[in-house]
Amino acid sequence: MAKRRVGFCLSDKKRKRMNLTAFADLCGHRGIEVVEIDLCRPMASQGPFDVIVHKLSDVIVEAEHDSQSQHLLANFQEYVSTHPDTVLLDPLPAMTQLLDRFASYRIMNKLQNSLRDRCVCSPPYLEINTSDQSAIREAVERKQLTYPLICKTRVAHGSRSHEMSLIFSPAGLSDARLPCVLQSFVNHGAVLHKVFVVGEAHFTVERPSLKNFPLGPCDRKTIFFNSHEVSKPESCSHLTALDEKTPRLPPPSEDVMVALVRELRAELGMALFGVDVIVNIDTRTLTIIDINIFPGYEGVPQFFSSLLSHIESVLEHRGTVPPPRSPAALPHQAVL
Ligand SMILES: Nc1ncnc2c1ncn2[C@@H]1O[C@H](COP(=O)(O)OP(=O)(O)OP(=O)(O)O)[C@@H](O)[C@H]1O
Ligand SMILES: O=P(O)(O)O[C@H]1[C@H](O)[C@H](O)[C@H](OP(=O)(O)O)[C@@H](OP(=O)(O)O)[C@@H]1O
Ligand SMILES: [Mg+2]
Repeated sequence: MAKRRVGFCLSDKKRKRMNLTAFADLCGHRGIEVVEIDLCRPMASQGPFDVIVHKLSDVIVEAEHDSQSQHLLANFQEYVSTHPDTVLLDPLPAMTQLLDRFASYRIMNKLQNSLRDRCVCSPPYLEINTSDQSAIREAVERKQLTYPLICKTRVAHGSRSHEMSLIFSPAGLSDARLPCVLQSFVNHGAVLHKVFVVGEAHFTVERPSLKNFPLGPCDRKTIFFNSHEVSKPESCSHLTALDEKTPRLPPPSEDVMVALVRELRAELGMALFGVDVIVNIDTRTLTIIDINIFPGYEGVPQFFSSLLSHIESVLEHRGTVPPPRSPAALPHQAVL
């Protein structure tokens, strides 16, 4: 059998962190050649590719305002459109939508309807495009968001996207930088459950997380933080410290996680994604707070073998599996 060729298109940071060289060695033993794609050169001369694994978030976000990134993205899109037999992991439209928290939060909101009987929810949230403080306050009331609120940038990728804030009162709403989402903060005992999905497999890893805060508005200054100070394996800050009295909650039930991942796979039409889940300490409801494209899979030793299995499955079933659904039109969320 001719060698199957799998192209990878990753940022330098991600390629190094993933140790693509080691993955290429593993694939080599299974007759699969891993090729690092150089977007600065015509892709056609680097192909052909049976599968392309990519995370073009940097390029997509920068293409909004940078001509060089627009050229790189056009090079990629040109190849993809003229090589329909090449399987993308994952489809570009599906990944692009998750770079916008307005889109990903509509998906989380929609998901809770299909998983309502599973006690899965996502916190009430608002898309904020206006600096009109009275309109924002009114919308917080109308959509029944509860303080503290967590404020996250609309753009869900890149260093700026992890700059967040905790807002404790209506007076703090003026600290929200537009465009952003405001999401009700849910007390969850400073434990985050990161679910990493690779094709039909998923793995759950526990991570540090924001500590509990008194619910309801209070006269406290807005707290600004970076999510990577809070929920990386080594994160340890005054924001994640748990007091000893806080009882440790049981982990989410596996069959609920299986149902959640199944729904998300169908909704996203993706194979490589992460979903961040917390358990509400009061209601014990499993609460979805974030979806990530092609995350780091840190703490998942099975990542390489699962990725290789998925690629082999894709190669075996190529042409037989219906193309993934393109992002469905989502109910429009009240945008301020
Ligand atoms: N609604 C919420 N209620 C309670 N804690 C939250 C909520 N949303 C986020 N957090 C806390 O903030 C952290 C970062 O939130 P989120 O995952 O949305 O940010 P991110 O920058 O997209 O993270 P990632 O590293 O996954 O890309 C979470 O890990 C969790 O500790
Ligand atoms: O700890 P994880 O795997 O969640 O860290 C991810 C993080 O969730 C985001 O997905 C990052 O992507 P960006 O938001 O695009 O920065 C990942 O960075 P990457 O360079 O690995 O893609 C983190 O690994
Ligand atoms: Mg997250």
